[in-house]
Amino acid sequence: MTPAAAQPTRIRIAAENPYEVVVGHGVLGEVAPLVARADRVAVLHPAALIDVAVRVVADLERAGHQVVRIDVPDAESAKTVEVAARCWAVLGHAGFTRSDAVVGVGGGATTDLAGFVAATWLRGVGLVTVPTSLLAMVDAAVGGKTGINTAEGKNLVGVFHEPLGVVCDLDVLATLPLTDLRAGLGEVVKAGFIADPEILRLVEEDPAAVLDPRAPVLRELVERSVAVKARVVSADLREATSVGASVGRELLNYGHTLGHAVERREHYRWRHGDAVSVGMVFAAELARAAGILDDATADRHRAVLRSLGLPTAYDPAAFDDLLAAMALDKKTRGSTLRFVLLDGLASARILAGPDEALLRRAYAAAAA
Ligand SMILES: NC(=O)c1ccc[n+]([C@@H]2O[C@H](COP(=O)([O-])OP(=O)(O)OC[C@H]3O[C@@H](n4cnc5c(N)ncnc54)[C@H](O)[C@@H]3O)[C@@H](O)[C@H]2O)c1
Ligand SMILES: O=C(O)C(=O)C[C@@H](O)[C@H](O)[C@H](O)COP(=O)(O)O
Ligand SMILES: [Zn+2]
Repeated sequence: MTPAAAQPTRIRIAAENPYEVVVGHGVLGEVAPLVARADRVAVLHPAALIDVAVRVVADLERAGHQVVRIDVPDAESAKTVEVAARCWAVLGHAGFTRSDAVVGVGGGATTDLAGFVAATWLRGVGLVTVPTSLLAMVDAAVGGKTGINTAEGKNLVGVFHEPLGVVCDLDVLATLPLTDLRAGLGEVVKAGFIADPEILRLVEEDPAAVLDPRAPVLRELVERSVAVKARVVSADLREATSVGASVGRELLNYGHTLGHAVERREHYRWRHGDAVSVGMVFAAELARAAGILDDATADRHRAVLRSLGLPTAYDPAAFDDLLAAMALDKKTRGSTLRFVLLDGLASARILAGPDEALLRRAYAAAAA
């Protein structure tokens, strides 16, 4: 799958306006051409990514754009309506029109915020995402889901807004803390279970190698995970085709029903990828308890996630709180909880309205 190391890989997303996810080394120069028609460009980034942002800004200025750099809070504290409002004020003050553009440089929290700001300013201006964490490269910056959190839960406010392009420069992963690289692998493993078992084989073959940002295998994992996301979102951009037990884009929500509830209970201090890891083990136990998933595939979840040092269980006493939070999951319909479960490797279905007793049993098994 990976061509010569120097060549970027281009993965196409078949949106209404198709776009590419570029994966490679030293590819930040691909940002400026994507916003060629904009006069003004806002570059949103947290302080931790100032070096990358400054390089993007310099390129944009060389290309003749008027650039506004917006320093946003780090991680989940960026995903608030107050921060979005501050960004809207900057865009308004700088006179951003519909032909102007927003560039998000950072992890998934930053690209979610940048996407939300781009989607809502004047009801939609151009967006380019420059993911700098593994998680954002393989998942958050791709596919057009944008959002912010509210007191009631995770990503409860947002819109679909496709980017003009996504630029993944693998060189920037050199500064990513190990804990965040590991969290990103949570979503990589998700892509393996839901659609591409070769990902699981690569991780299991050498878990230590995939925790090294310079390892060639990491590029293959990024490309494979982006390819999974590209296939799923290209078929169901707006998460509209899960009917009955069949699964459209909701497939990408594997492990997220419980995962988001954990994040909320932890006031967003847990890393998203860590919470998804716990959520996938719960989903595997739920599928096993419901009699639809074989023991080997269920057990494989805990084994592969543990081999990466990811958490696989959460507070055994938290079930009631988590159940309450899951009521506001976006897959819930009325009072019916819906879970994406596997009935085999790379084979999923929706389980709607499981008994509370079954959920409790699965939670206890996951926590054991
Ligand atoms: N929109 C989607 O489809 C989608 C998909 C998956 C996840 N998400 C969202 O993405 C977020 C999680 O993303 P994340 O794990 O990237 O978290 P994050 O954005 O909070 O980044 C994690 C930490 O890594 C730092 N960081 C990022 N890149 C760095 C680099 N190259 N060098 C040094 N530090 C760096 C950040 O500053 C932050 O402190 C969550 O809010 C989640 O809900 C969205
Ligand atoms: O792109 C999607 O669709 C996903 O569900 C990907 C998830 O990894 C991601 O965390 C997403 O933000 C969750 O979406 P939500 O609709 O449950 O908030
Ligand atoms: Zn996720």
